[in-house]
Formats: sequence, structure tokens, C-alpha cells
Amino acid sequence: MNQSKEQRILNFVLQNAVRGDPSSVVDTIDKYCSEKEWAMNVGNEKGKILDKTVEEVSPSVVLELGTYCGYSAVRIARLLKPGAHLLTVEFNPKFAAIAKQMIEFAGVQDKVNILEGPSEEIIPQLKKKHEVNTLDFVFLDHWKDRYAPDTILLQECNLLRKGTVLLADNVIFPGAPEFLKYVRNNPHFQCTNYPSHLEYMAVQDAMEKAVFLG
Ligand SMILES: O=C(NC/C=C/[C@H]1O[C@@H](n2cnc3c(NCCO)ncnc32)[C@H](O)[C@@H]1O)c1cc(-c2ccc(F)cc2)cc(O)c1O
Ligand SMILES: [Mg+2]
Repeated sequence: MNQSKEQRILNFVLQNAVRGDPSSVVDTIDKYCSEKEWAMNVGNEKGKILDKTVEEVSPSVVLELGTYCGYSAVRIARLLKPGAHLLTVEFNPKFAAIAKQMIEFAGVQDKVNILEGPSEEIIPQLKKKHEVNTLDFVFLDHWKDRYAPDTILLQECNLLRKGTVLLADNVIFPGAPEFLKYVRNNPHFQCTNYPSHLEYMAVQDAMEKAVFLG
């Protein structure tokens, strides 16, 4: 049975990155995906915007929607302070299995909890089943038409607090127009746009930061 692209990315990391070194895992995925096979990781250019935002917020509890191969989970987890943790949601069991191995190889498994299932089912379980009070930081990188409904769901589930930072990937390409319309015309969010480029391509993209004002 021939391998999936995601399995090939993982194998390249297992053979070329340094076990226990999350930065080497991130760099090795970027090397593979820029030289061999494109994949929808946030990448290094937008990754630096993600890094800066995580460092500014210095979050204790982070939610990521759309784990995929675990690139941004490793990228975020490597910056978390002791005791802080990342909950990352992925509904494709094949991708979740790849991400689990990626996260363990990087040595950040103690900081990351992969929640397998669709975000619309997982989000309402976060308080009771996953002992979350409120979220400090949310990274949205799953289906683009789910950014807005899941942002509404997070509010309905009382998971946002004054100052919670949402950071959304791909608001230009593939685009998340409903999300932009929702947060930018909403008095409860303070928005900032960060122009950048699509991972591994010379194509315009951007990230949007939306701070919940309570
Ligand atoms: O489509 C993109 N990302 C989607 C991510 C999906 C991952 O997240 C998982 N997922 C999706 N919805 C949910 C969900 N909840 C919602 C459904 O219930 N709950 C849980 N997990 C979910 C999937 O299983 C995948 O693992 C993208 C495309 C391009 C792109 C650019 C240029 C091109 F030419 C082509 C593509 C660039 C990017 O950076 C991109 O992020
Ligand atoms: Mg993306």
C-alpha cells in the first residue's frame, strides 16, 4: 500500500530531525515541504508571526483547531512556559496518528493533548471533560468556513475571556471571508491583520489577530 504524503513527511522527520529538539522538527518539515512536497503547514514565514503572538500572550491554555501533521502544535509547544499546555483538535484519525508521532519525536508530548474529533463536538466538551476554564490563545487553521461558526461556539461555551487572543491562518488564501466579516464588524473583537505569504509559495496570504474584549 503506497504511503501518504503525511507519512512521508513524518518519515523524513524521523530520519533527519534531532529527537527531542522541536525546532529541528519544525525546520525539517519546512525543508521537506519546500524542497519535495508542498503541504498545508503554517510554514516558517507565517510561523514567525505565530511565534511572536504566542510570546506576547505567554498563554497557559492554548487551543488549536486543525492539527494536521502537528507542525504548528510543535511550533507553539516549544514556546510554552512550564505548566502551560496546548489542546489541539483533529478529526482525521490518520492525521492525528501522524501528529502524535511528530509531537512525541519533538519531545513536547507533556505539553500537548491531541483531541480527536470534530471541533464542533470537542469545543462544548472542553470545560467539563478537559477541565478548561477559559482559553488564553486560540489558533484557527482548520476548514476555513468553520472559523466563524467555531468562534461563535467558543463564545457560547464561555471559553473566551477579556483578552483571549484568536489568531487565524489563511485569511487571504484560501481565504476566510465570513470570519473576517464576523470579527471585523464586531465590537467584542479588536482585529489586526498581518500580511504574509502562503507557506512555501510566493502567493499573498495573511493572518488575522482578533482579541476578545469581553
Ligand atoms: O485547507 C486548509 N486547511 C484546512 C486544514 C485542515 C486540517 O484540520 C482538520 N480539520 C478540518 N476541520 C476540522 C474540524 N472541524 C470542522 C469540520 O467539522 N475539527 C477537527 N479537525 C478539522 C483536517 O482533518 C486537516 O488536518 C489550508 C489550505 C491551504 C491551501 C493553500 C493553497 C492551495 F492551493 C491549496 C490549499 C493552505 C493552508 O495553510 C491551509 O490551512
Ligand atoms: Mg493554514
